[in-house]
Amino acid sequence: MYKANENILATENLTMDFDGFKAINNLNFSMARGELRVVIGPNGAGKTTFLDLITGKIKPTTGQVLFKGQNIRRYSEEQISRLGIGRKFQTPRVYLNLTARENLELAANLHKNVWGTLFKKVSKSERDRIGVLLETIGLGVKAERAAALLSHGEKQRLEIGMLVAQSPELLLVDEPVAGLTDEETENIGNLLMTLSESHAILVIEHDMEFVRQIARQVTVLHEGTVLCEGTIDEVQNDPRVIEVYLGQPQN
Ligand SMILES: Nc1ncnc2c1ncn2[C@@H]1O[C@H](COP(=O)(O)OP(=O)(O)OP(=O)(O)O)[C@@H](O)[C@H]1O
Repeated sequence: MYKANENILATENLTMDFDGFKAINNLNFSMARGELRVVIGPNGAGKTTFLDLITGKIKPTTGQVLFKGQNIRRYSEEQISRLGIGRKFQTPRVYLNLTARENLELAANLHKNVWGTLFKKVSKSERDRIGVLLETIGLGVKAERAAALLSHGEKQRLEIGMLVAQSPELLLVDEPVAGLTDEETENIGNLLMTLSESHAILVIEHDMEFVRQIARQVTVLHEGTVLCEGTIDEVQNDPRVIEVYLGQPQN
């Protein structure tokens, strides 16, 4: 259980040195449980490396990642995911031949195989839970449609639903609106805000309009360390942020 005021996620003097190049450099970061945090930063700032360190894909050279106060260094990527950290990659990774509902059922039964999911009888409570999730991600009416027939934005929402089906406490979401229409961008923003009522969420994003839609607290990464933190208005008006972004072509 949580101790009072415990952070869901923190890093202490985190450093990732790739052959003498510090992609993450003495990074101290924390977010409270229940928080929706957006991390922005110019190309090469270290955002992906930061997520790779949190999920255990790579191990830090020095420093530590704390999940609910616990140093997770000794855990594998798989174990960290089971501890309650779910990661959504930029491109959707849904099973195209399965329906939206089946994709969620598969995710909810994580670590079992596709056949088991297709032929196993789903209990009423499981089915109800998946039904609520389908509504949350706005795919209630498309539940029985093959994922291949969903739009890019719908696939993104389905994959966010698949993450949630695994009941993580912390969701890591990497550039969820890249390549989406304005309408889908807004849908994803609304979905993340809804999910933030019951999950801590860390979003990496380049799209500043989207950041403005969802962000309460923004962290700016630069050269592997925190350049500044604050509301979107505070960081956008910070001369240091303006300086590092000036002349930098963004994705
Ligand atoms: N395995 C690696 N070996 C050497 N250098 C690496 C490795 N992985 C990342 N880097 C370097 O670390 C820096 C940070 O990369 P990272 O991908 O974390 O940045 P980013 O903020 O996600 O960038 P972008 O916005 O372009 O995706 C870059 O200069 C990158 O070249």
